[in-house]
Amino acid sequence: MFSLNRSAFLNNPASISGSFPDKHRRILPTRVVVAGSSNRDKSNGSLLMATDESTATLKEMRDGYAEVVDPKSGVSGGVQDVYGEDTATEDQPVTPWSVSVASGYSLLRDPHHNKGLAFSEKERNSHYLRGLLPPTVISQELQVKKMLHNIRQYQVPLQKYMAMMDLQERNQKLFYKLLIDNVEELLPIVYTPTVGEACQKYGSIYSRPQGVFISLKDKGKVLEVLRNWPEKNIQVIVVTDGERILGLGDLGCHGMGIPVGKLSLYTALGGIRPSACLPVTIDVGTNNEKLLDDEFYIGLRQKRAIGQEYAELLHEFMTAVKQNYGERILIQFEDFANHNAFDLLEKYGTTHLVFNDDIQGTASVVLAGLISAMKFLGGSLADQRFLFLGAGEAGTGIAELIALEISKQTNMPLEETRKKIWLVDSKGLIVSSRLESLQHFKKPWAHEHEPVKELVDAVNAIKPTILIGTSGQGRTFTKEVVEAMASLNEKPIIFSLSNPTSQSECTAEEAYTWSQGRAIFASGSPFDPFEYGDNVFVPGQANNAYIFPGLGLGLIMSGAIRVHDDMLLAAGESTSF
Ligand SMILES: O=C([O-])CC(=O)C(=O)O
Ligand SMILES: [Mg+2]
Repeated sequence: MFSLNRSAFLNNPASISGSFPDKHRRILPTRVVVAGSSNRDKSNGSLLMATDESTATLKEMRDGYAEVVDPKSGVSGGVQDVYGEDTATEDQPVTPWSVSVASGYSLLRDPHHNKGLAFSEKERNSHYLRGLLPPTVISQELQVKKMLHNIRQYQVPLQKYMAMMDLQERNQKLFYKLLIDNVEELLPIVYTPTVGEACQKYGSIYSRPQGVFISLKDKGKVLEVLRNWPEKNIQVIVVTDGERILGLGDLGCHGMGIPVGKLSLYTALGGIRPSACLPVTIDVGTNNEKLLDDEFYIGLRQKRAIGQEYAELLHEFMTAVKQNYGERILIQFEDFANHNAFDLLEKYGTTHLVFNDDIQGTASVVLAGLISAMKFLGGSLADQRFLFLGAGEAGTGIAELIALEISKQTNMPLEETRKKIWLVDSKGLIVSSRLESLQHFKKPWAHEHEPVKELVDAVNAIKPTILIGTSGQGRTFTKEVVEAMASLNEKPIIFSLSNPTSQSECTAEEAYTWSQGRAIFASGSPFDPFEYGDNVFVPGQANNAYIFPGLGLGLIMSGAIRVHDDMLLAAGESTSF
């Protein structure tokens, strides 16, 4: 049962785009019936919006046409195109906004409200479901049991992922119940590592669109695109341009799996309503030749737009988001390439409620891990020497937050605390002689030292107590590197953070074996517990999933309009144990 709210669309002139030719009228109004006083309306009472008195009451709808009931006499007869309204003519623009209440067949196909076999007898009666479901009524508990059983039958993680996505599109309540009750088992499916594989194969496994796609083709129309999304009260957007998906590189439009996965955790771990979450992928092309040649690729087939063209689309998006959802909408930047990630954060950090998950969320969770590790190690962060492999978003973001925390703990100036932290990039140790040629976000880390090319030599030269991998390059913490850490430290702290598992700098097994069980290890993607000698080591997971759902919830609940470093420090400190 549906109602057409005239004032809603009359108040929304921006979306009026012209009159609908007859052929469209036949199709579009099938979602709409003007609210009336039939029994059906009463059963759905509170959700229906009263319409203007002068609007004829319609009680039946067939193929876009509805039977007219005169509101005064109650006499029915004739049909009226519900878009026609009493004053509309062919030349008058109409906008098909509606407040709708799903029932019957369409309710079973509405993932937000569908409960499948868990619809009670009463619900089946009042929502016109009788006969559309088999007679049995089962509990949600039993539905969870069945889904879990089915998912466990699949040997291949990608099949489990597809089953989960299918469920999310079919029965959202059950999807979240299943995920929340079995988060340890299912997080590696809807999130890293499996979501990485899903993005790589997104075109082949694509069946239904998820989230909002904004491409270069939509330039000048981004606000309209956002208004096409059915939910209006959005509180959080996760947006990517797909250029650096996990450690897998440029996956273009196939990056959509990431905002979808991240937002499912906003709900499952942060408790944000699913309808308040909007996944967005901005498609400016891809430089991934394999994808450009892939017949199943779902994005624009062109090289990435850069410079002004890129900046303009992003700016239109950022402006439209605020215009449409207000000052308090939270925007999480996700998996942008370094050059854009830092620029976007700087540009919009002072005008929007934004944070970059890869720079700031990851920094916060690693801070939590390091504060916790100090309990095993003794001493404080200020006593440590840090070496990073990888000087991109995560590397420099973590480095900066550690420097801030040490500065906060010791009152040392930030310039001094930064000197405890060294970074290695693809050209070797970042040192002052390289200053001129460094990208701006690397410059604060160019300390006095002679050049060092190889990681293992940097380990031996800097003698770090903590080694952190943020390189996006798998198996770069070689046996030699881990052994060097183990020879320098009684308890070497080794975090290999790159995702998914294939890109991890070393495995848990390697870290424990090569350090003879002495490493304090954490990774970005999960590793199973590992038996070594008489001990079972349970690797820590330092993934920003431990931060962003709670941080986002805090930002939303507090009504914050900007994200500040203190918030990230507080998130890291409170996540430590
Ligand atoms: O998504 C994850 O698992 C963590 C993350 O942000 C990344 O690796 O880019
Ligand atoms: Mg990320």
